[in-house]
Order: sequence, then structure tokens, then C-alpha cells
Amino acid sequence: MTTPALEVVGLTRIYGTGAAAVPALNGLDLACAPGTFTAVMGPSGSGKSTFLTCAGALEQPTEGRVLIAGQDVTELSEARRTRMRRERIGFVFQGFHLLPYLTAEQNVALPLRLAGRRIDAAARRRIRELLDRVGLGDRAGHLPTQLSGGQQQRVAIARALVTGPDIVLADEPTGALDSHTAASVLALLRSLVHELGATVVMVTHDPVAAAYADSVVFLVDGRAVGRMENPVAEAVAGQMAHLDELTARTEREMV
Ligand SMILES: Nc1ncnc2c1ncn2[C@@H]1O[C@H](COP(=O)(O)OP(=O)(O)OP(=O)(O)O)[C@@H](O)[C@H]1O
Repeated sequence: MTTPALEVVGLTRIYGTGAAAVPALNGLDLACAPGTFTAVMGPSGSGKSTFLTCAGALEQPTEGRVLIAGQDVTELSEARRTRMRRERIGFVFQGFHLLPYLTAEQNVALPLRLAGRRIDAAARRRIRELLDRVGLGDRAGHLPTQLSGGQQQRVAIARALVTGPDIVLADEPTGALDSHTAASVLALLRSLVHELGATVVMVTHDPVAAAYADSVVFLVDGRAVGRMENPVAEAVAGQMAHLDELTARTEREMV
């Protein structure tokens, strides 16, 4: 069996202590094979953001393991974890997070600079190729303010891929875009997975967005409660309505 690009095993994150303890993740198991596109969905408070911050080595879990291409990041020193995050994990955020005073090309180069790599001719070529691949070959010299929201997210996607990461973690990547632009960004993400072999995990609230993925993992109370392969939006929306109802019922019973 191939080593998963991302695997979390028994992932547990408890915020607070004693009576105030909140288990945001509660023994989550999840594996993503290389070259796959996985959406993560769940009711509000089900642990999606906490999963992304732990999987992205931004936060240490209380218990459990996070393996990036087989390497357990929870065992690393802070310095090595930071290096791993810079070199092996790409991030795409809802709000794009581009640096406003850098051009598209300079924004894409940033992770290479942070990883201490030289921006030589080969690196410049890679940056240009990625900008071409996301449809912005003619916008390399533009500042973020000179680009539309969809174009800014394309720059952010190129930036997430520039180090050749094992995994790209996307947090509501189309949450700030209109539905037409969102569709083209999602189609781009899907094609990067299927044509370049990237591995993407995307947290989303939107069943239409989730339907671009190869599979959807559903979280409830910090655990995976189901998985849907080859999702279609209607079935995802139906499952989410069911999980929202279950969560509301549990909350009513607890009062
Ligand atoms: N820093 C924190 N301190 C205390 N509790 C927290 C903290 N971060 C998250 N939580 C709690 O952990 C649980 C999971 O939160 P999380 O943000 O991961 O859920 P989510 O599925 O991303 O929610 P949403 O869809 O509303 O963004 C929630 O009950 C939340 O209140």
C-alpha cells in the first residue's frame, strides 16, 4: 500500500481543562492517498478548523499522531516542525493572504525564500510554469490589488504548490468568491490533483464545493462518522442536513 500523503491517527485536541474542557477532536482517524482530493465537512463546531491546524502542524494535538508522507510531525522539535510546515505543506485560505506589496510572482516565490532556497533560473522557471498553469502567466508582475478575487486565489494556489508539498490544506478556499468564480477555482484545484498529482484536503461548508472532491469525510464531535466517494452535491447536502439534525437532537437531549 502506498504511504498516505496525510494520515491522522487517534487525533485528539482538548481545549481547556476540568469542567471547562472541550474536546474539539476526539480520536479522529483519516488518511488521504497521494494524488487525491478530499473534502472535509461537518456541522459547526465539529472540529474542522482544529483538524486543519493540527494536520498543518500549526498546533500540537493533545493526543494522537499526524503523519505527512509517513513522517510523524508531532514528534518533531518546534524548529523541525516549522521547517516541515514550510517545505512539505501548502496552505490556501479563504481570504487569500497574499502580501499586498509583492507581485504575483514574488508572492509565489515566498515559500521558497522562507525555506531558504535560492531563487535561481530553475526556481524562476517553476514559478512561471505554475503561474501559467493557474492561468495567470500574463499577470506575474501585478500586485494583489490589481487582481480579482478569483485571480488572487489562483496566485495563492500557485504559492501553495511551489515547494512541491506532500499535501495542500485548503480552508474554505472559495468562501469569499461568487459562485461562478468559485466553480473555476474548484475546477482548477481538481485538475491540479488529477493532472499534477497534488494532494488536496479542503474544509468546506458548501456541498457544491465538496462535490469537486474525490471523496467527502464527514465529522461530528471531532470524529469521522462517514465517507462518501464520488460525491454529488445533492447527496452531500442530504447527508449534512441529516448530521445537523442529529447534532441538534443531541444538544436538545443534553439540556
Ligand atoms: N481556542 C479554543 N479554545 C477553546 N475552545 C475552542 C478553541 N478552538 C475551538 N474550540 C472549540 O472546539 C470545537 C471545535 O471547533 P472548530 O473551530 O474546530 O470547529 P469547526 O467545525 O471548524 O466549526 P465552524 O464550522 O463553526 O468553523 C468547538 O466547540 C469550539 O468552540
